[in-house]
Parts: sequence; C-alpha cells; structure tokens
Amino acid sequence: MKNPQFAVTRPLLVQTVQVLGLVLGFEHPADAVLSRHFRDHKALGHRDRGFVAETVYAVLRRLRWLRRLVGEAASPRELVLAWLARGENWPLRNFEGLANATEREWLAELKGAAVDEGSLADRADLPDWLAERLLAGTDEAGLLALARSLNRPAPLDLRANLVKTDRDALIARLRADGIAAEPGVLSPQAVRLAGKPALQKHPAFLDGSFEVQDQGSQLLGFLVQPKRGELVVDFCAGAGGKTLQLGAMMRSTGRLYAFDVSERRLAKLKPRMARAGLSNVHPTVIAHENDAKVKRLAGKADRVLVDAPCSGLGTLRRNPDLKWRQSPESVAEMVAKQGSILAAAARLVRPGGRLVYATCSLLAEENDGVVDAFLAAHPEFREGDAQDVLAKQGITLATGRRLHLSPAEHDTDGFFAAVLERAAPDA
Ligand SMILES: C[S@@+](CC[C@H](N)C(=O)[O-])C[C@H]1O[C@@H](n2cnc3c(N)ncnc32)[C@H](O)[C@@H]1O
Repeated sequence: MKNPQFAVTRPLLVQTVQVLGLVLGFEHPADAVLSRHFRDHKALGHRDRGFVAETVYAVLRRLRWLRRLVGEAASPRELVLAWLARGENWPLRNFEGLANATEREWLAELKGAAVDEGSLADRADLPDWLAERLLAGTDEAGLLALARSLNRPAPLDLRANLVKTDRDALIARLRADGIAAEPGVLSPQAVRLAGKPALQKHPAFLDGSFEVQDQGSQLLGFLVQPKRGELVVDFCAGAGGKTLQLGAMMRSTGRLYAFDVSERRLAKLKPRMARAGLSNVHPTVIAHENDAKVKRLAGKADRVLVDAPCSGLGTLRRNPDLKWRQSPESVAEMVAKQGSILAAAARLVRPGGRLVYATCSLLAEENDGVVDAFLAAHPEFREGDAQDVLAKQGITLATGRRLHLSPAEHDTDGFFAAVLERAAPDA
C-alpha cells in the first residue's frame, strides 16, 4: 500500500478509524467487525475495502510498537495516522487533505521519533505471556523470526476441487482471466495466487472448481487420507473448510459426517457442499462431544478428523487480533476442551482406523501436550508417522512424526497435527 495509486479520501480514512475503534474494544473478532462494516457499506469498492481491512490489520499486528511510538493512550485515529506515516512510510504530502495542520505537524515530528529497542516481547509485538510461551520452543532469534512471519499478511491459497477439475486446468483458467496463479509447493491440490483478487463472483468459484484454503490446512486432508466408500467423521467441521476437501478426496462416495456444535457455522457448509458437487456429506449439529448422535457411530468410522477449537494463534497473519484477545486462562480452557473432544472422537474409530488431531495453534500445551495425555490414557492407540503418511502421497516435508507447520518456515498458517491409529484386532 506504499504511495497508493488510488487516493485515500477523507471519508475512507474516517471509516478506517471508526472500524479500528470498534475492533480495539475486542468485543468481537476483527474479521466479524470488518464483514459487518462492509455489509453496511455496500458501495465501498474492492480497493477501498482492501485499504480499510489492511490498515486495521496492520495496526493490530504492530499495536505494541505503535503504542510505544505514540503513547499508551493513543486514539484509533492517531494509531492509523502513525501507521501510515511510519509503517507504510507515507510522505507528508500524502496527508494533505486527510489530516489537519496540527496533525501534520505532529506527523512530521513522529517521522523522526525514535523508539528504544525494548523487551523481546516488545520487539516481537506480542503480549508478554505469549512471547514467553513461544520462547519455550525456540531461542530469541527463532522467536523474532516467527513473530516477523506472523506479523505479515498471508498469501491467498486455493484448493482445486478434484471432483470438478484438476489443478492445471484451474490454473490455466485463472491465468486466462489475468489472475497470476502458481501451483502450491506443498499440497498437490493447492494453487497460490500472487495478489488478492476478488473471487466471490469468479465463474470457477461459482461452479465449485475451487475453494479458498490455506496450503497448510490442505495437508491435514492428506493426513486423514480418506478413501472412496469409507465412513469418515469430521468432528469439528465448522463451515467445512476441511470437510469439502475430505469429501472430494472420497470422490463424493461413502459417508462423511460433519459434526459441529455451532448450527450457524454448519449452515454455511450447505451451500458450499452444493457448489462443490458433493452428495456424501451429512452435516449434523451436536449438543456436545458426548451427544447420542456421536455415540451411535462408536467403533464404526474408518477415519476421524478432530480439527479442534483452539487459540488460533497459528493464524495470526489473518487474525492478528487473536494475540490480544487470548489469555493464559482462555488457553487453559481450550486445553481441557480439546482433551475431552479428542477422547470422545476416539470412540468412533474402528479397530485399524485412523484418528487425526489437529489445531491451528503454535502452543505446545494445545498440541503435543493434548496428544501426549491422550496416548498415555489410551493404550489402544499408537502414534503413526505424519511425515511418512505425506511422503507416501508424494508430499516431501521434513516435519518428523508430528506435523508442525509455521509461517516462518513453510509460509503457511501455523498448523499442528498428529496421526493416531487404533490397533487392529490381530495387532
Ligand atoms: C478450528 S474450528 C474448525 C474449522 C473447520 N474444520 C474448517 O476447516 O473450516 C473448530 C470448530 O470446533 C467447533 N466445536 C467447538 N466445540 C465443539 C465440540 N464440543 N464438538 C464439536 N465441535 C466443536 C467450533 O464450533 C468450531 O467450528
């Protein structure tokens, strides 16, 4: 957004400040506040939306640094102006017509202001508790590299829907429309786009040829590795990002149960299933993980995916407000829930079947901690090798037994997954 080709108008700046003010109340997730704002301001064009969203996200990413620069009590307007002047390096002339004379004087001073180096958490732009926990798994340089990667916007990845097309055909179709698209390097179903084009009305989206899905998320589907005709359960399906991939890998055969406690999220899955041409998906609202609807499938599932509710800290590139919204207490609550969901989901797996536990968290307690506790309490399960499972499908990734993806190393969201296998009767 440096030296924008399009003019940022005064009303657009006012809107950006307004949205940031709401987001900084931390009552609702930033993406929900932005969606609502755009719904209420339908006339805003793609570039204007891009400016509002990117500026709000950028301030959230660098909030700690900006507050050190401008002052702890900085107003949303001061934060936005300071970000544009210092983060985006706008020359002062860009502010004419946007900021008044006093503000422009203040910005001129701000341009030369120094901020001392600060603590490690300051430099990482993370809350102290989070920097401390992430530091447990790395050293200072590793933490700063991770933080830098989390403080950048994420690229846009698509997943080719193999029920409708193949990856090469999809890439050719996108390129024919002037969209710069390359094959993803990790997932054989992934397409990485160079920019952030509007895709909601693209014919290839409307006919179900692709869905937006991070490459890292796509690898989880390969760990589940469902086959045609199987009985598969996506235990925490949400709006179905991974359900749709699993259903396509099953070539729309067999039975794929999409469980979730949120009726609202599952409702979003239904039009996506129709677009994707899948007739094997059964969205099912459950009251909790031990619902009778779950118990009915005990011992019957070939594959079960638990994409557990988690802190989401691996998605900070897309949801930078999460680092300020989560707390040690909220993480502890998640860990208890994750253990309970995993134990309930495990009951569905038939002997010889596979259970995959996954999160988009970077915290050891939500990842290895939950799996270690599960294995200790469930001797009927043994751990498989994620790297091996991927290698057998042509995906070469030096991840080790458990999948650990990080934006710093893999340029994907931060994902964790473990493959757990229920012993076969004669094993
Ligand atoms: C990480 S999200 C799932 C994202 C989804 N798999 C996707 O790929 O789009 C976790 C989901 O778990 C759901 N959830 C929370 N508690 C649950 C429970 N006890 N049983 C099943 N699902 C639950 C949440 O509603 C949320 O949709």
